[in-house]
This record gives sequence, C-alpha cells and structure tokens, in this order.
Amino acid sequence: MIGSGAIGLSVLSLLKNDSDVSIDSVIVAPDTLDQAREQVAAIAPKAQVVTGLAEVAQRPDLLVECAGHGALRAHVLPALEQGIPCVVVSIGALSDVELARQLEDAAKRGKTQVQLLSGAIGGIDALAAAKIGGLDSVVYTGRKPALAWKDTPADGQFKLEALTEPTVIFEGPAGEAARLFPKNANVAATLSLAGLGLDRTQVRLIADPSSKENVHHVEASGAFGSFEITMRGKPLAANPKTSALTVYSVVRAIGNQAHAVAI
Ligand SMILES: NC(=O)C1=CN([C@@H]2O[C@H](COP(=O)(O)OP(=O)(O)OC[C@H]3O[C@@H](n4cnc5c(N)ncnc54)[C@H](OP(=O)(O)O)[C@@H]3O)[C@@H](O)[C@H]2O)C=CC1
Ligand SMILES: O=C([O-])CC(=O)C(=O)O
Repeated sequence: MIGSGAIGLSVLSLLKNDSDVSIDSVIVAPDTLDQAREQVAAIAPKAQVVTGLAEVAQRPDLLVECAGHGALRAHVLPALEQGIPCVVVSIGALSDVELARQLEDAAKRGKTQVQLLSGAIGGIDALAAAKIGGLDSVVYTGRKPALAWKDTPADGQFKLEALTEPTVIFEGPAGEAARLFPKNANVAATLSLAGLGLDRTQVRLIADPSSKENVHHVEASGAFGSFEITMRGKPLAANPKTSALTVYSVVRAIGNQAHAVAI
C-alpha cells in the first residue's frame, strides 16, 4: 500500500481480519515515517513501513495507491515497469496527459495493468459501457461542505467560513477542474476517463455551507439512453475532503483480487 493517511489507515483497519489479504508493506512520505510507523503498528503490526518500493522485502502481488497525485509518478510508474499490477485512487493525476501516457506505456512494457478505481463515485461501469455506444453529454456537479474547499484555489477567492448560500466555485471542463482542485476533483477525472474525456465532460463545483455530505451528481446521455445518479457520501472524519466510499472502493478492489469470487 502507498499512503497511511485517512484512506490508507481505514483500509488497513477494514482488512485486518481478512485472511485472504496480507498488507506486507506501507510506503509513506519520508517526513511522516515515525508517525506512520506508530499508526500502522497499531493496526497492522506485521506490515513494514518504508519510504519506497526498493525497500520492500517481498515483491507484492498488487500495489495499492491511496496517497495522492505525486505517488503515481514516484511509486506507481516504477512498479508498473517492474510488472507489478497497481490499483489507484488518485485519478486526478491522470489529467496530466503526459503522465497518463507514461503510466500506460510502463504497464505495457511491464506486461501488467493499472486499474483506476471508482472511489467516491458510482455508475462508472454504466458510463464506461455507455461510451462504447457513443456518449453525447456528461455533466458532473460536486457539492461539498464549504470547509472541504480549504487550501484550494477557492480558498481566498471566496470567504469560505462566511458563506451563507451554496456557491459555485468552479465551472468548466473536467481537465481544468482536476488541475485546479487535485484533492477534490478525482471524481471529475474518473468520470472523464470513463466517459467523454477531460475537455468534453462539464464540471460544476459547489461550496455549500449547509451540507454535511460530499454530494456527487452525474447526468449522462448518449446512444444507450440516459442516466442520472446522485451519491451523498459521508466524509471521513480524518479528512473531510474524502468520502468514506473511497475507502470501501479500495477494500472491494483488493478483495476482488484475493477472494475466490469477485463482484
Ligand atoms: N478517486 C476518488 O474518488 C478519491 C481519491 N482520493 C485520492 O486519495 C488521496 C489520499 O486521500 P486521503 O487518504 O484522504 O489523504 P490524506 O492526506 O489523509 O493521506 C494521504 C497520505 O499519503 C501521503 N503521501 C502523499 N504523497 C505520498 C507519496 N508520494 N508517497 C507516500 N505517501 C505519500 C501523505 O503524506 P503527507 O501528509 O506528508 O503528504 C498522507 O499521509 C487524495 O490525495 C486523492 O488524490 C481521495 C478521495 C476520493
Ligand atoms: O471523496 C470525494 O468525495 C471525492 C473527492 O474528493 C474527489 O473528487 O477528489
């Protein structure tokens, strides 16, 4: 696993009684090594905590990224080159078209695969299937509590603490949303990659002072017909920018690699 933040620690916790899965190593940022060792030891005492793949004693069957955009270049790319399959949640990083191409090339050279997880959003299976018949329009609206937009370009441009009404903080193509709001626009990037692409997927991001949830709304239409989906995700206590469903999506993906039946 890469990352021992809100997602990483929750995933470790949920997997600790799954006898089909063993998280052998957790790769963390060097400046968090001591704290991470303490936190991981409390949940998964057998896991070694390291700062890079080179220190991992046993070649993993799977590398799971739940760290952030930088981790894709730092760890996922070299793992794919070595033929290690990877699953990733920091999909917004793939709005950098050059990095997306490098990941694909590395996976081809390593004769392996990188799987982009659905994370906080549902309906990716339907959207990716609908794309095959041809899509006309995909519109995504992401609504989060006002303070979930702290430390983003919206912070400063809007007085987030003082908002009294839902406020549109971004409107535009998904590629730009993912670039400007990397920790909040993974869903926008995922929808784009499954559907109409980064330029043609329309995104609206809303800071809502009365919302306690991360609400993701998608409308898609094309040759298949149309669908509309609303996810009302509970945020993780440890990181309100992240919906709890993202954690479950990672646990599901790992289980699907390890269990006799995948669903
Ligand atoms: N697909 C989806 O729907 C979603 C995807 N995400 C993605 O998941 C990522 C993690 O979320 P969350 O756990 O809530 O975030 P947190 O900030 O709680 O945790 C991330 C952890 O990963 C560490 N980290 C960052 N870069 C690296 C690296 N290169 N190598 C090793 N560790 C690293 C961070 O260390 P430090 O604090 O030192 O930087 C931090 O400890 C988000 O950044 C986002 O990209 C999140 C929500 C939904
Ligand atoms: O967890 C969420 O609700 C989604 C999220 O942060 C993102 O799109 O990056």
